[in-house]
Amino acid sequence: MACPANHPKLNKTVRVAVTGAAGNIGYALLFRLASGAVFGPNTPVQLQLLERDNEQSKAALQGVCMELFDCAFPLLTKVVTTSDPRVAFDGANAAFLIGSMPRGAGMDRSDLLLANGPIFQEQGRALDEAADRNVKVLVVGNPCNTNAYIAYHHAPNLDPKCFSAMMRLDANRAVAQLAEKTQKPVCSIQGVRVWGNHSNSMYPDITAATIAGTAATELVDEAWYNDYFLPTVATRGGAIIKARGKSSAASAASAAIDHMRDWWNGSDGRVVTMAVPSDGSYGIPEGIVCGMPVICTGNGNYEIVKDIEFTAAGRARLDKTVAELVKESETVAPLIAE
Ligand SMILES: NC(=O)c1ccc[n+]([C@@H]2O[C@H](COP(=O)([O-])OP(=O)(O)OC[C@H]3O[C@@H](n4cnc5c(N)ncnc54)[C@H](O)[C@@H]3O)[C@@H](O)[C@H]2O)c1
Ligand SMILES: O=C(O)C[C@H](O)C(=O)O
Repeated sequence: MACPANHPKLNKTVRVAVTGAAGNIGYALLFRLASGAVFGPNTPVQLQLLERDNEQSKAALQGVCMELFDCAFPLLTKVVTTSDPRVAFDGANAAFLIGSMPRGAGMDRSDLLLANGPIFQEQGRALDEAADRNVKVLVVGNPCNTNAYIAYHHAPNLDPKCFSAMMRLDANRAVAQLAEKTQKPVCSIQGVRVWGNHSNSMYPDITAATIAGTAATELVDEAWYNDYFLPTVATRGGAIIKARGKSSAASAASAAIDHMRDWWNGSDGRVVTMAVPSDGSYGIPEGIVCGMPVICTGNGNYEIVKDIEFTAAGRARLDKTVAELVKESETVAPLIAE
């Protein structure tokens, strides 16, 4: 890679905040951010890393920083470490909100609502105060949809469209299952969308998906879709926790890279899944942070794909997962009101 200092067409440095930077996902994410995987080979990156204010977390973060330093990344201009969200989000152009408690075996993600919710209250306020006005905030910490909902409610001076939650991992899991089943390359699969909540109720929808130009519904049968694909994608997070003893980290970081890269740069007309504040489309209550098909149009903008027709079964699945999101929003109402 050419030395950025000598690069004639270098873009402005992007300030990237990452919370929970010393955690498992943070460890799989930071090195890819610093190598240019999201913002490109011509964009220097300043990392602003937030960790908890205790000796163990600070020491772990220091170790991660030593490794970042040892990589001698040409694009990495500076690394800031802090336990103060306002410092972490100062002038941030992009923010990955990861720091929070993961679930363990036998738990649902919603069991984390009240434990993790206050983190996103505080961080929403800090983003409101300190971040760039066009910041792109990706909430990864679970339950991510409702945590994003909490965060943007505490950032009244930022557009709610600055906030999204991560369902790209679910979409990637769906694509991987289809590729395996049909023995076609991942890159030949388009139009998979995952609706609703990043929970077991999500609706991975292949009705508009194509595989090498053929409708996916012609290549896989309904029984496989209903009895294998749907439950496998929806419960994959739990299966990984059972196998690894810890929640997904490398695949989560990879999905976070995919999500932010497309949001920042545009998705070249491709439909991608992001959980975003609903604009009321499809009867999804306005403001709920819901997994939806979007097209990222560049410069950090996106448009929700409109005029999709649902099968009766698809509509029922969407209604179920949206009802769960509405219930979560009611559970966190006190955190919104504070
Ligand atoms: N949306 C998704 O698809 C998806 C996928 C995987 C994991 N997750 C979620 O991501 C979160 C992080 O997972 P992980 O495996 O990295 O967990 P981890 O326990 O390995 O790391 C979390 C890190 O966050 C830090 N932290 C906790 N509270 C913090 C706070 N208030 N401020 C700053 N840092 C804080 C911890 O010290 C720790 O280093 C979990 O909630 C997990 O459920 C989401
Ligand atoms: O399942 C979890 O709790 C972690 C993450 O949300 C995942 O889907 O892997």
